[in-house]
Amino acid sequence: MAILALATLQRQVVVVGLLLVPVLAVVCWARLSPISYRRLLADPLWRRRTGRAVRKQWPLIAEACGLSRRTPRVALALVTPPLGVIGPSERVVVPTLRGMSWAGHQLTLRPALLLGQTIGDVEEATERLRLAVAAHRVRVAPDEDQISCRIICRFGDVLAEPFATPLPEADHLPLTRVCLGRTEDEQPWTVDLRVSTLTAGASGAGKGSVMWSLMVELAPAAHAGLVQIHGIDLKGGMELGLGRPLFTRYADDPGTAVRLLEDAVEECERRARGMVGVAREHVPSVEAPLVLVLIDELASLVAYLPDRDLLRRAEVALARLCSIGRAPGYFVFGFLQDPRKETLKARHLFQQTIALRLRDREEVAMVLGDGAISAGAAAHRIPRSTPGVGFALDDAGRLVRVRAGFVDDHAIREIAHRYPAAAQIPVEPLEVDPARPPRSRSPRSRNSEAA
Ligand SMILES: Nc1ncnc2c1ncn2[C@@H]1O[C@H](COP(=O)(O)OP(=O)(O)OP(=O)(O)O)[C@@H](O)[C@H]1O
Repeated sequence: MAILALATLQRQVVVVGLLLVPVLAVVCWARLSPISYRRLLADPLWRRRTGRAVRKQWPLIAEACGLSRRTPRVALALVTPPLGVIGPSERVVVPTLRGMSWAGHQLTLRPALLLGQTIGDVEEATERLRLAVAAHRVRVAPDEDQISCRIICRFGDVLAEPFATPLPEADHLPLTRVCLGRTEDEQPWTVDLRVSTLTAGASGAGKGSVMWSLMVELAPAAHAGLVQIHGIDLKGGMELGLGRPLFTRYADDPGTAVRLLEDAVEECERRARGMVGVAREHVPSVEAPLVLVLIDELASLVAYLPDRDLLRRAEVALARLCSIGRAPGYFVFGFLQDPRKETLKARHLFQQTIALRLRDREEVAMVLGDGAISAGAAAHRIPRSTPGVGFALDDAGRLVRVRAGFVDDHAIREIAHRYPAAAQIPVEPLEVDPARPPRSRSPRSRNSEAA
């Protein structure tokens, strides 16, 4: 009897042991190597479960999100399978799911649009779809043919954690594109250097990280003399002052800033004249470097200056530089908090724009264009807790969610020490007649401009 009980106990121990070993192995794996555990086991299982649920629930999701239609039975031959019978003469039809694929934490759905349905209809349902599938973000991307679209659902936020911009080696000399951080697709975020670029973001949105990531990337080329960075900081140099040696020319008061801009226009025009009949596109060299005019808080220069003459001259020079600078290799990189037209009349002259956290939908449309929010670029919903996150619109009209790398004060000092600009050219301040008081903008003229 006792032997029998012992044998039973032994068998039970073996069974429990056999069950426990894999569980313990998985727990140990998850603890000892969480990255491989997630990549090889947890994430594939989660993708499988989520994908199945979305596929199974798709008809209900599409219906609840407003993508269905009630159709007379007679039209059924034209449309996709019915969701249910409403009455003797009507049925609900939804777009069929033609395909579904995963890339990391991104699920792409390919719906077959119903007859008469547009890509815009699907875009309008973006926010409802996001909540229905519990995704962090959903965007609708038209296919190349512009007659079908993909619904791209992203689960989790790969840009939630901040990261530092790496300091470059001396032989890192980018002259066409610069890397400012990472994209949502976990790719390097690069922007075109040869396009005037506007970055807008509310206070604390992280404009500094876009600006300094750009400076860090360009520092070796500025040191080698292939690029000149002309800096304007009318906050008294509070932002750019820390990296002063990186700038070939620098201004932190209105008179000097306007002179710097006008000098740049003059040089740009001279270079353009020299190129006539020789070349259509400028190739940067030490003799004729690419010139980047970097302006922090652009509004201080073109909207808030109390001296009306200076303000008008700044506006004219900025517009001129943005419009003629491309071929001769002169570009403006401007940063500002308030993107309204009253603040920046030349807004449309910036072909590449970046929207960090903004205050409302109107501001998003001003920076990224009217269709940006329905395409998923809700910059006004970026939380305060993720400075440096934003949406970038390149000159080809592509919108991408990005995060700029962070550059701390120590890194700025280090880069300024390692790669000072090849030359430092002082700017002659404008001669302001002390007898003439600055002409302030009258309330009347302000009103007429705003109108
Ligand atoms: N990419 C980033 N990653 C992590 N933290 C960041 C990033 N960018 C900025 N921060 C932090 O967010 C805060 C605000 O950033 P920043 O000063 O660049 O904002 P801003 O848009 O320039 O604001 P303002 O217009 O008021 O100067 C800073 O304390 C900075 O440490």
